[in-house]
Amino acid sequence: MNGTVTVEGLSKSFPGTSTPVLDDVNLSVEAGSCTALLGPSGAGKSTLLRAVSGLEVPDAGRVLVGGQDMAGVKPERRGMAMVQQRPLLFPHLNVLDNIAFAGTVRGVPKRTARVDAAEFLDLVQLEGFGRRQVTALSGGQAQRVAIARALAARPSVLLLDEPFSALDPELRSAMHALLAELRRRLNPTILMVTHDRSEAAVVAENIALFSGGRILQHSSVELMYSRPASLEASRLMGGANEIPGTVCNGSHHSALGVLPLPCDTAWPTGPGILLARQESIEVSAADGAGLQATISGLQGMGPRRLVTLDAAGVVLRAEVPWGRGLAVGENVTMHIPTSALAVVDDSDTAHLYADADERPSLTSRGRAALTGVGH
Ligand SMILES: Nc1ncnc2c1ncn2[C@@H]1O[C@H](COP(=O)(O)OP(=O)(O)OP(=O)(O)O)[C@@H](O)[C@H]1O
Repeated sequence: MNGTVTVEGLSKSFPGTSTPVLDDVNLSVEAGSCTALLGPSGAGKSTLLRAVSGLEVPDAGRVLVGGQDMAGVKPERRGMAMVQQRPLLFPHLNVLDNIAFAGTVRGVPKRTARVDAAEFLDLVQLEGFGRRQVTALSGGQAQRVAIARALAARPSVLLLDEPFSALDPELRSAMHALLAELRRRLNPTILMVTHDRSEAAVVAENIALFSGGRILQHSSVELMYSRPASLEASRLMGGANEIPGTVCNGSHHSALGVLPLPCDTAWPTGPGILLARQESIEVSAADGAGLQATISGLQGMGPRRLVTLDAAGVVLRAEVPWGRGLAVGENVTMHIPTSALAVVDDSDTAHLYADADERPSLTSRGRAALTGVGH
């Protein structure tokens, strides 16, 4: 079966939930692609995955695989396999028979299913583990067995529900590499639920960003970071800099000054919030050229530091590598590459600010500049 997955107008409510868990969700993913379903807890990601798999019946809408409507098609007949956060292996079967189960359940003779299972065991780099009891596996090994069992069912669509979230960082990296290898060899369509933006960026080429039962944005990982469609999408992707102002002739005008915007987009004229990815902002010794700022805060973040800067009353954050010593109170020069900039509409953001005056990126000096009111 062709593994294109299309979700049309999917809605789902549960008894006792005041708002729909899925609210008219539309999504289309190409065969062989990997899409991360990303978003906060309770946004409806797992419910969508379960509805696609057939484990949950939607109230409205439909799921198509390879153009075929899956309504009424049992989960085991959809050409899909699912791996959950916990491996859910059969405790009474050894590793090999757990994997062979995918074949025997389809009527493949046990002997043939075991030969096949051994190949999948090799594929997930667990050769020699076939006779082991599943209760004697580490978390990472058990999850690899669960993936092998899912793949042994020859699914055209692989559904992964936070499959690596219980693993330590090294093991997670190893599993990401394994998934990339499995994709090269078997090329299933993958939908993977994750909370983790970094994991989504490593594993998937596309992200469907969820909030409140809806998809806010579905685009490539790169566009999700560089061109969020809304302030909410920017925040969910970890964007830390929001500067109110106005767009005019392809530039953004604010307390920071006039900053040219990427010229590959026709930015609409009018009020707009400038977004500047914190990872792209460079901070160097004050040299009089470029944007001048004063460091107002420093915070360690493992291999990088989060620098809080005050530039003409605008609070900005930059993530910079360790290197030259930086100190609170120091005057520095900031460089914001044009490619790190984007603008989102100002009009749909009221609900995101508790108070219209509480723009997080403005100091009282910046607010005064914006509103023309002295403080
Ligand atoms: N069977 C159910 N009965 C009632 N409510 C449910 C049921 N399944 C899910 N929900 C509710 O639906 C909402 C969405 O749940 P879902 O598991 O899809 O979210 P999620 O985005 O995957 O969250 P998480 O990342 O925490 O797993 C939650 O509020 C959850 O409590």
